[in-house]
Amino acid sequence: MTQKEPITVAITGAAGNIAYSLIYRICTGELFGNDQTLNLNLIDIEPALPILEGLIMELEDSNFHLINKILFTIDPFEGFRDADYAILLGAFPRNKNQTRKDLLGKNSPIFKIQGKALSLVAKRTVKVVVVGNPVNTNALVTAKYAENIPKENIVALTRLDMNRSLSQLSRKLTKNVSNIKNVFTWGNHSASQFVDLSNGYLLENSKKTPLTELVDEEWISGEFQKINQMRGKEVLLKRGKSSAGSAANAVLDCLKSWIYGTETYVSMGVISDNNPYNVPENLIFSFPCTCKNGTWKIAKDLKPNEFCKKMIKKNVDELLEERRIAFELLKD
Ligand SMILES: NC(=O)c1ccc[n+]([C@@H]2O[C@H](COP(=O)([O-])OP(=O)(O)OC[C@H]3O[C@@H](n4cnc5c(N)ncnc54)[C@H](O)[C@@H]3O)[C@@H](O)[C@H]2O)c1
Ligand SMILES: O=C(O)C[C@H](O)C(=O)O
Repeated sequence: MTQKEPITVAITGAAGNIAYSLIYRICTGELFGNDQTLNLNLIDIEPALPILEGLIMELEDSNFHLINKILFTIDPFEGFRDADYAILLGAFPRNKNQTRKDLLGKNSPIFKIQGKALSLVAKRTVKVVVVGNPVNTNALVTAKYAENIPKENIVALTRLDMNRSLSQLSRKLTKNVSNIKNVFTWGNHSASQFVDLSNGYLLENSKKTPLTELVDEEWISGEFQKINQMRGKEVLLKRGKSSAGSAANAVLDCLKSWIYGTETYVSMGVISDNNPYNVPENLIFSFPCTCKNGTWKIAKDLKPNEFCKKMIKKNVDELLEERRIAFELLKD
């Protein structure tokens, strides 16, 4: 097979938990194809350098034929140079007594610098997936400081929330997850998020059955929402560390949708400008999106019910507050 010219994939937090799962899967060609060679730019901070060096030794020992070059650095201005893709994992996770919002003080300055670095040295077409928490506001901070990069190129990972809700539905209905379509989350990657089933359906033998006919309303608005809202915390309590394999998996799902397109709605945390759901501009908000030719669009034709509108408002208020805190903290 002829190999394509290398693309540059920059990954921050490369010595961390999520990266350890994500990088291997990228190196197998799962995301960009078995003929796409890769320049991997791995970025972390000074104390993590020995771990990063160990990771690179392991990557070497895995003999991935797609790797053209690996660079490791603690300098984002070096690490993001000419990046086609940037996956921003580098941030501190919460402990079991914290909410994701409690991480703003420690994590949002990281995304200010990385936004500036992306703006200066990455390709203008770079696709950026922000993962570090609180992810919506960190993505907004990145977009604010990445002045040369279109805001549409910067997305927050809310796909894990959607994936979790699909998994719960699959178990409830005892149906394969691939038959459940058009389920997505609105708002913040936090305990306020809201899973919307009103457009969801089960696809079997070309027949679409609305999910609202298959699961009772009380479960949908009660237990189901709570499980999804608290899932990250539950994993953290059991593992003593936050989700990593499922987070890496969701990053891949998000990028596959963005690059190769979608047939149904998927959750993406995107810039709220010009949305039809009365979410104020200049927030990164999880919307139902469709993707085509490497671009995403917010689904325009949905009619959220009164409960959903109330939950959208709750998420808006929370994100306005996060934005206020972050921008105040970072002001020059
Ligand atoms: N959005 C989501 O769905 C989702 C899911 C899981 C985890 N997360 C978040 O992702 C982040 C990473 O999680 P993890 O489990 O990999 O954490 P981790 O602590 O295992 O790894 C984070 C890595 O980031 C590095 N880092 C810290 N500051 C950095 C900087 N300025 N530049 C580059 N690297 C830096 C650390 O040294 C560490 O190696 C956390 O904030 C976590 O809360 C988000
Ligand atoms: O919950 C966390 O702190 C990590 C991550 O955001 C998750 O949802 O698993």
